[in-house]
Amino acid sequence: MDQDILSDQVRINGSITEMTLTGDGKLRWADGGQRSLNVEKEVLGFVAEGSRIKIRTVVEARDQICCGGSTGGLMRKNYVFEPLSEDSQRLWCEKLRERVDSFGRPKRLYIFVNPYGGKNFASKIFLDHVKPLLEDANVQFTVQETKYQLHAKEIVIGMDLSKYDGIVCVSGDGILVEVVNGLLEREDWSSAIKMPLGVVPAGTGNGMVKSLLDAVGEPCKASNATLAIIRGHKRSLDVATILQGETRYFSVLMLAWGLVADIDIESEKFRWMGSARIDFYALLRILHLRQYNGRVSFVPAPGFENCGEPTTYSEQYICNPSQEQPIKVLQHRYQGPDVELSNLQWRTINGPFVSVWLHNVPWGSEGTMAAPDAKFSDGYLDLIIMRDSPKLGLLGLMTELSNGGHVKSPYVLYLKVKAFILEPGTIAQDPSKEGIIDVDGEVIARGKGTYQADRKGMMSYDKLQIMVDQGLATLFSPV
Ligand SMILES: Nc1ncnc2c1ncn2[C@@H]1O[C@H](COP(=O)(O)OP(=O)(O)OP(=O)(O)O)[C@@H](O)[C@H]1O
Repeated sequence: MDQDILSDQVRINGSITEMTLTGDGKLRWADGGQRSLNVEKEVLGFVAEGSRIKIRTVVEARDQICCGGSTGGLMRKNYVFEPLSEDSQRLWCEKLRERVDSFGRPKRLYIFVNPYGGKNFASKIFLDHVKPLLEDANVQFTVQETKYQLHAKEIVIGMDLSKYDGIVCVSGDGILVEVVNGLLEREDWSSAIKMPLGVVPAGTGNGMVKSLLDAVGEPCKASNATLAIIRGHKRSLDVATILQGETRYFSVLMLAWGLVADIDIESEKFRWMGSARIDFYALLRILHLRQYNGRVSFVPAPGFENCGEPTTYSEQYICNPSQEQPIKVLQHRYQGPDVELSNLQWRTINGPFVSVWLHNVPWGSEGTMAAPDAKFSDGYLDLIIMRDSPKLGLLGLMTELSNGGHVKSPYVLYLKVKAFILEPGTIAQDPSKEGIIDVDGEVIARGKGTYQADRKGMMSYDKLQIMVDQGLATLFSPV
């Protein structure tokens, strides 16, 4: 067993008792019974107040009587002890500081709060759940409310990253995606994208933070997400580059075309219904099911080589390189993974399709486990394809989305891909109309006759290519 780091007599509640900081990171003492704190897991910070030391912790609410603020299932709680001399107090502070510093926790954070994310509660979530924990942990922070769409991206492109140990988004997934795109548009993108990113759920779609917390059995709550950031563990995250001609967009969550995109985006018409709009519109869309003409091509991950029909990259590629426009804009920014796509083994599936869905992490939103086998940094995207299904079966599948059971349906093809090409076409039942391509909750392309077709997307409703860069970004993670 590790040797104790410090053991000394201290005063607690008027009684003298022995307190020990053990080599395996526990703070132990007797106070009407043996007490123990796991420094890494439970201690946020500490402060010397007069001759005392106050330890600020967060503990499971069930076994504590409140003497700090409650943060849902977790509770802030202070423990106070008094070393018996100034030397002893100095030594306790020094050893506790060394211990806490050894965890590599962030000390300075830049925090985006989107006041209009989700149900407009982000500012309150920040004040009630995030700020108190950061203060307990002695983390310095700069808060910036986002004032308009792409504000976060704009700030990230110009900010001095050396001043911060992480960027936090108190928002939905939308701000996180803006931050990733901002980092990758910087000239110093290769170091910038290493900046650890955190998300505190405060939007409509909180798929990334749900995926992080669910992976360790924790609830998708602001306090759990904030703690994960404070504790400073990190994990890497695959980033997908979506490419059409000269236009690039970087995605960390998902791409949807067909049924899922239509439900997500077109249901906006029924916003007045609140959260029921999704179920209502899903039902409507299934009753009047659309199939889309088109073709998908992909490079399958090992184990999925038999899906689709073999094809060559040259048959699928977006532009004939000789006709391609020279790339003149943003040459200095990240261009996507450096892979020779023509050397890979491509496969193709022809439509019509009900739905095509690519997912980087398991959860698309707090209630949708789109891709149960998706991994944060396996270097692959999970592809979920539905070509046809009886309507009754589809209704059943919709209810299975909450537990990922839909991927077991015989009507669903579920595989992992390294690269992907989408050739979106018209609606089979009405060839005068096309569809919507939704990336990370943002419409990147709208075809003819779609909802709000007059709004210009960043890409046209045409062939696009997606490649994955393994573990390019870094997230604060609970483990
Ligand atoms: N002040 C603002 N006014 C309008 N839009 C904003 C503002 N700040 C940020 N946005 C935009 O809001 C969008 C949604 O952001 P966010 O990530 O918080 O939530 P979401 O769950 O993705 O979406 P939702 O708005 O449906 O909750 C982003 O695309 C962002 O650009």
